[in-house]
Amino acid sequence: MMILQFIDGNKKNWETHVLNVYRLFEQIKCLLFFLLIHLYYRMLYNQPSALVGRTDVASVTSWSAPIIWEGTFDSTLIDSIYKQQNLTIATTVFALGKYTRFVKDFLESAEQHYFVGFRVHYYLFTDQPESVPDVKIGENRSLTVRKVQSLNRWQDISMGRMEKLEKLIENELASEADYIFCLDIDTKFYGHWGVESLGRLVGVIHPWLFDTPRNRFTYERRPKSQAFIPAGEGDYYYAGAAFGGSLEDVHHLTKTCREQLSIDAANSIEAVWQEESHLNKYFLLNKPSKLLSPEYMWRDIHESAAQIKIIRFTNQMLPVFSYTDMVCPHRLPIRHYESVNG
Ligand SMILES: CC(=O)N[C@H]1[C@@H](OP(=O)(O)OP(=O)(O)OC[C@H]2O[C@@H](n3ccc(=O)[nH]c3=O)[C@H](O)[C@@H]2O)O[C@H](CO)[C@H](O)[C@@H]1O
Ligand SMILES: [Mn+2]
Repeated sequence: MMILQFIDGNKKNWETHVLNVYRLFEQIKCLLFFLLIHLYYRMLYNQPSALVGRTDVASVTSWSAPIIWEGTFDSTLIDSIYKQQNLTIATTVFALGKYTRFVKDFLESAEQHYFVGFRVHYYLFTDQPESVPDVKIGENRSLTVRKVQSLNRWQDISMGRMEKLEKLIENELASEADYIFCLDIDTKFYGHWGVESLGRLVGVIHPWLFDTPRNRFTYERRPKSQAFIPAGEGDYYYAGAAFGGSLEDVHHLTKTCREQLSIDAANSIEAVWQEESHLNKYFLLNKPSKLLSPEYMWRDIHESAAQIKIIRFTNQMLPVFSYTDMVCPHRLPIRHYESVNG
């Protein structure tokens, strides 16, 4: 009898003990849960400094527009600000002729790095919709393929983009998107490209000319062209391969460039770097509200420069291409400029 009571008593103690441990676990679980909720809503980030920042590059223009480099923004903070706005970013690319072979890498890498966690609507213009590869596009993201007419000259393809973009914004995007980025397709993402890049009017500093004096920029130097910028003028040399902003501002940009391109065509002149020359003229007269450093349009994944701490988006050179009249694309206009200007 004594033994049975003893066992019974021990069992009771043991049960109470298990119950206590269980309650403790429950309490810890609750605590962790509230801690996580608290951390989530009271997002933690480093204190922004009024004194410390990048010292090897300029992070603001002389008209007070930010220039975005690695180390000038905090992704956690900026993402949380834009998350509340439920934005859609329209993103346009063109792939005609041989350039369809770039589509797979572009889309797959964009899905990994470009506006991850945000709503993106890709618009792909191509003369071969049947050749568009089956790329898995994430939730809240979509791809629209548009068939366009084939063109023989790469210059016409490149310049023709302005009109197509103008019409797309005009006819379709108003209720569809908040921002738009217009990108080259012979490119690939290797690093984060997010909401830090959003702004009213956004230009990217050209990767070959970010440390060059403006008199050596490959602006159009012939006064006959609407893209003409005389020596002694200009701010930066912007890449034609990436620009963006609000629908209204990019609509105005594409409309103006399309008009200037057709005035040039009527006067039988083609600017040295086609629509890129006109884009540079536009940005001289209409200052971008935000500039992206060449991290956002780099030369090639194998190229480096001291100021480039991260390659986010880069040109893709494929050996299968013969660049016939495009050999040394960046030096050609410099030679042209020197020969035109003695
Ligand atoms: C880094 C940069 O700023 N690049 C610019 C530069 O050379 P790029 O060498 O980058 O020009 P490019 O050959 O990539 O042509 C521009 C874009 O046109 C499209 N395309 C071109 C040819 C073709 O057969 N099929 C096709 O689809 C494609 O989307 C391509 O990405 O100069 C061009 C001059 O006009 C453009 O201004 C480019 O944006
Ligand atoms: Mn390109």
